[in-house]
Amino acid sequence: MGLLQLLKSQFLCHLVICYVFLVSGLIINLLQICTLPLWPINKQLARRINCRLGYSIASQMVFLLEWWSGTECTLYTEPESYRLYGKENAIVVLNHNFEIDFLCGWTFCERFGVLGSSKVLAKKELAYVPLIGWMWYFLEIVFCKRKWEEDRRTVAQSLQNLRDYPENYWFLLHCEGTRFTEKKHQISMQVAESKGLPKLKYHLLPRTKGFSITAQNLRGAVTAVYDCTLNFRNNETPTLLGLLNGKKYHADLYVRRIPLESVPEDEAECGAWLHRLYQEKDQFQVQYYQTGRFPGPIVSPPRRPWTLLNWLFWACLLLYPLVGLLAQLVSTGSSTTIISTVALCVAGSRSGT
Ligand SMILES: CC/C=C\C/C=C\C/C=C\C/C=C\C/C=C\C/C=C\CCC(=O)SCCNC(=O)CCNC(=O)[C@H](O)C(C)(C)COP(=O)(O)OP(=O)(O)OC[C@H]1O[C@@H](n2cnc3c(N)ncnc32)[C@H](O)[C@@H]1OP(=O)(O)O
Ligand SMILES: CCCCCCCCCCCCCCCC(=O)OC[C@@H](O)COP(=O)(O)O
Repeated sequence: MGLLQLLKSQFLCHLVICYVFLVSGLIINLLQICTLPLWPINKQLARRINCRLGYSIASQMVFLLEWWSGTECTLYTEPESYRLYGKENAIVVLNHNFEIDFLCGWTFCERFGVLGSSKVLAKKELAYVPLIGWMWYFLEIVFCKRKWEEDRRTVAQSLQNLRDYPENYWFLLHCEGTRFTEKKHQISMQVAESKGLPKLKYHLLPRTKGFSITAQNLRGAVTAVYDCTLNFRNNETPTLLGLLNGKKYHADLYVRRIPLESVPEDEAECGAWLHRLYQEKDQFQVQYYQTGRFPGPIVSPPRRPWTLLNWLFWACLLLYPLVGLLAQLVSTGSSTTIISTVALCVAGSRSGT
């Protein structure tokens, strides 16, 4: 293990990263609250400010993936579609298999300049996650209870609010509605059978209502559907803890751009269209497992320095008082205090390994 890799696996480093994330997140959430009086006066300006503030939180997690762990993100897509990424609003349909799939999504958002404004149809419980959930409130994220009788009205209303959003955004939908497990797969294939639909090998049966209502409410504001299929090389099973330990993963993302006009407007036809899309996605996964790659050329966007700079900014700002405190301890503390502080740090470091 190299020196840098050893450093990345140290619990103290993890503490520092989490401390910076927590404290900066709280400060940013507070700043977001301060924008509340601006909303009735200049809503578009308040939205733009919140995009920047949201970026400053989300990009710390992207920093963890692309700079700390050095995870490689490879994009398979057509060059003519590539040119439009980040320059239009889009609905993103993504498979839901990995703990960090949302973070890979965020990483691509970052590389195409839409991280601060990215949206998702998320389960309501996530609204209460400290920092991220609170940040999402100000970013007008759409939440669902997964109870259609209630979601039908609330989701439609939240989507309507996004029609005049002042920044380009990608609206993410995990149409499978939950993360893939073998058990969920078996159940959903029974549902597929009962509906006379072909079985899927690598996906759960998609829930169609969320997609239909999104396409219906964002038509005219959004120009395309990005059909995204994500996988990791060599059967890697990436985790957030792995990233924190500096483990490098290799993500492959296949993206097809489909103009929204080619998605049927009728709800039933739109649902059937989505089922066909998932059958195609399943074939891409079959190909990936056979050949180790997706179809189409590779046009990977490079990582940008902003997530690193944002993290360094917060780290300098928030570690400065801590370092000052330690220096004071060394200069004025008794040898017993110094020895017990060092012992505490070493013990903390060991318990994390
Ligand atoms: C260039 C690069 C491009 C892109 C890069 C990629 C991505 C970046 C983009 C953006 C990033 C932005 C943010 C990312 C950050 C964080 C995201 C993190 C997490 C979010 C994850 C979640 O929260 S997922 C969970 C919530 N979301 C969803 O559930 C969405 C999907 N669900 C739906 O759409 C649902 O329809 C619903 C929620 C709207 C309503 O659900 P409900 O259950 O009430 O109704 P349904 O219609 O779905 O259910 C009844 C019908 O379903 C049939 N049924 C029953 N059992 C099953 C089963 N097991 N499987 C499938 N179907 C089933 C049942 O028979 C009913 O059928 P009917 O025919 O009678 O309707
Ligand atoms: C840089 C510092 C790192 C600190 C780590 C902070 C961790 C914050 C985590 C925020 C996670 C937000 C996204 C979670 C995605 C998610 O939870 O998806 C689950 C759902 O699809 C399916 O849920 P279910 O059907 O109920 O299993």
